[in-house]
Amino acid sequence: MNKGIAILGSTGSIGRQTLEVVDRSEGRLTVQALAAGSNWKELLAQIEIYRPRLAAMMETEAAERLAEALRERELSIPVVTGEAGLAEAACLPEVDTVVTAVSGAIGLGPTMAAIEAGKEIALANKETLVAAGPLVMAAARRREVAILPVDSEHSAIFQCLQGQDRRLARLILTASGGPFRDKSLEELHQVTPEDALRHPNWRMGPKITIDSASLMNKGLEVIEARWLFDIDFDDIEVLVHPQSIVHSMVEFADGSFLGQMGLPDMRLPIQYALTYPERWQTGWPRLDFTKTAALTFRRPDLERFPSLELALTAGRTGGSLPAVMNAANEVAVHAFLDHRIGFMDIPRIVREAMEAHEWQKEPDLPAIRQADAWARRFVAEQVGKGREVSA
Ligand SMILES: NC(=O)C1=CN([C@@H]2O[C@H](COP(=O)(O)OP(=O)(O)OC[C@H]3O[C@@H](n4cnc5c(N)ncnc54)[C@H](OP(=O)(O)O)[C@@H]3O)[C@@H](O)[C@H]2O)C=CC1
Ligand SMILES: CC(=O)[C@@H](O)[C@H](O)COP(=O)(O)O
Ligand SMILES: [Mn+2]
Repeated sequence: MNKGIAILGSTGSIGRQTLEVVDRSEGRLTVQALAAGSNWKELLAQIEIYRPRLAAMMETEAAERLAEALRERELSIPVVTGEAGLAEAACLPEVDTVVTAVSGAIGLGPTMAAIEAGKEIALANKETLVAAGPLVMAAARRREVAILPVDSEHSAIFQCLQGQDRRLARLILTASGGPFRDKSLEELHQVTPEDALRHPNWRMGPKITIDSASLMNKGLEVIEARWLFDIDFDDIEVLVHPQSIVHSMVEFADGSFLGQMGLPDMRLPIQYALTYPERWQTGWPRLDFTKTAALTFRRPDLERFPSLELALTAGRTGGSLPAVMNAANEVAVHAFLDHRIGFMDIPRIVREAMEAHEWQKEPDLPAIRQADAWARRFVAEQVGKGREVSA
């Protein structure tokens, strides 16, 4: 198997781990395009190693600095910019698979463009499916494009479903519970961004790490699973599993459970999405069952973690509400990271946005974008910033 890949979000946690997978691929995976937001220095370093055909930077000024640095090094690699630039990187003829690893709903446009261009998607950017699951999946079906999960839980489920009769199957999504799983409601009002960024099991980008701490991440993942696996919300259960060893499970009609296990290491699901249906040898650390702590499971506490319930409500209601919930959460999370609001203000503000929104039952892509933009403005006003906070 040989594949040309584009990585949208190559400078982030998933992006850099994808490049590690490429490094071990013995030339079977080749980097055709790299894209990021504003970190032009990191992108430059990656370009010098991987020599893609095209580079994209969301921010214009960063794109200009990157282009200048490339000229100085006599590297004739074009740099494109903005959302259209990310889409162009994803749609290059030499690209077979697009790894969508940007953070936030900004991934939606380039992912849709890639699907329309017939590219296979290795999907890490869950916000895309949260905001517009029905539209994304319909486009993928129409273009006969595979959407292969990178998210660890969805990769686990995908692996467990291979070759199975999945009628009447139920999904059990595991959650680490994050750094605050044993904190009281009173304590949760006092936690800081620094506390929330200390995830017990995974090293990830800041936005998803805060989502893990609030359990919003699990809510987003339930919606992601609903669309990826075409399954009812009633057939998806969340269980807190602090060890993050069982990455998720499927319960079949006959009462059999299949789970996928491994150390918490995103390189494995990234590689599986890129090599499916093949499994390649890896030299990464492996699970040693004789040294593994007891595996425990419990139900999540929705009173202490209201973000999970908000996401489930948005998912079940559907229409434009998931896009609003997701955008509101993105802006609130950034405000929390900037010390402008408290941790428990995140769900309060998301709830306010959901309640104030004028719901649409079957929004098209422009309507989804409008709902997303409305929610960003709404939350920016709520946090007293008075200007739009970008994704
Ligand atoms: N990290 C993980 O282990 C997991 C992540 N995911 C999902 O993968 C996605 C990426 O997460 P993660 O790698 O942790 O995030 P990071 O914050 O580490 O990286 C985000 C990447 O997106 C780029 N980016 C940010 N904002 C924009 C923008 N407006 N336009 C274009 N590019 C942008 C960043 O570029 P720059 O560096 O220039 O800012 C960076 O390359 C998220 O959707 C997350 O939920 C899912 C499962 C696990
Ligand atoms: C690695 C990964 O897939 C993350 O989405 C992970 O699930 C976060 O951990 P939580 O279970 O704490 O949300
Ligand atoms: Mn996950």
